[in-house]
Amino acid sequence: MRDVILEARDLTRHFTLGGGLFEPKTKVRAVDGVSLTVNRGETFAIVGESGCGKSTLARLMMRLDRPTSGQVLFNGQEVQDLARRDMAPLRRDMQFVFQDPFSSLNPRMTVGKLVGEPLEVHAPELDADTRREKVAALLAQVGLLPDHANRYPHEFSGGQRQRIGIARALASGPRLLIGDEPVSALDVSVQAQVVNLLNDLKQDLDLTLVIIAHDLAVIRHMSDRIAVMYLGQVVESGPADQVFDAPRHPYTHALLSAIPEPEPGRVHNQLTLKGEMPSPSNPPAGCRFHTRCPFAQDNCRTHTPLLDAADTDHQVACHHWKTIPEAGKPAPPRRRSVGAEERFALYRAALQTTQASATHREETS
Ligand SMILES: Nc1ncnc2c1ncn2[C@@H]1O[C@H](COP(=O)(O)OP(=O)(O)OP(=O)(O)O)[C@@H](O)[C@H]1O
Repeated sequence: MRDVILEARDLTRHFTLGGGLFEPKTKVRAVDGVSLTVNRGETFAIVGESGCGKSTLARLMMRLDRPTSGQVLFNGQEVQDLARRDMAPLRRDMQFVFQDPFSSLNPRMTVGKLVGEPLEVHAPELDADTRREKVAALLAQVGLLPDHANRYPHEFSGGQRQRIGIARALASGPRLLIGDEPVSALDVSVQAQVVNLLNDLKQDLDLTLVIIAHDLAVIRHMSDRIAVMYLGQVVESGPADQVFDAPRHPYTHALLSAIPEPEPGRVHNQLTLKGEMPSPSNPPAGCRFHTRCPFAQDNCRTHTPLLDAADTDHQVACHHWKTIPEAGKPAPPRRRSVGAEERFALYRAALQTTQASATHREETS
């Protein structure tokens, strides 16, 4: 039986914009009926293009925002209705790692103060010496030196700042870390180091990780299970191996085929999506993906596909995933099983290729 640590049940968050004198009200359906479960001890990745609702979902799960409807359960307990005084254990057990280590750290505080601050809140009984020792231990855990406690954030590189942010998140002794694009603001080689640090911390501290990323290359070598989001909804979810090796939703195919192949000489079929993601304030009827789907048929324009309930492990919300013609279906990139030493090299190679092709696109556009 699964040991579920975090669960979202039919979660929605709609933002209302406008409504002024000459401005009609619009409803942005940022998160629209998302259900998912995160098992204790796993790395669960939420992926999708910018604007699909990943950050809103993360904020709802952290109880940093309230849902329009639906529930979030942490260790089986509903978090929305917690009174302020009952929030302390939740704040201790669930911590956030921010995308941007440059703006998430107060520049006027030393690293020692930044990492020690959560200890003051969550372990006020500690005396100053014990707190200092704990800060030094936390810094060591993320690969920093005890001396770093006396310096200020601006004296560090981006990767080191993200390590400080992670040490700060670990200070309260959390069981679950939610990282919202935790490496996307970092240089390519540094990204791999921080990904590896998160993997190691997960093992050493028995953590559960929820990683939010727009880039599948980032989570390819670290996630146990994946949910793919499109326009506020989960369109596919399942064990990472199954989603990577046998994707079912055409959108997942497209995301996967955009990952550069790190093995020299290997190419895979591309599924390039037409157009942009529609606005979440006016999502298409039927399947929300039909306007960009090369395999869309008539019923896709009128009937909303539900996540396939028959297969609870690997679910897909697509009317036609079983019958998409093989000839038209892009072959998913083959994922080799890699050892720990190889993981870093392959990951770095994939990201460098991504960066090189992005630079090439910029130069040629
Ligand atoms: N406070 C808000 N008020 C109005 N609209 C919002 C608000 N927060 C998010 N949105 C809208 O909700 C949609 C989902 O945004 P969200 O930031 O959750 O997406 P995302 O997938 O995390 O994107 P990104 O990777 O760019 O952060 C977007 O259209 C966004 O503009």
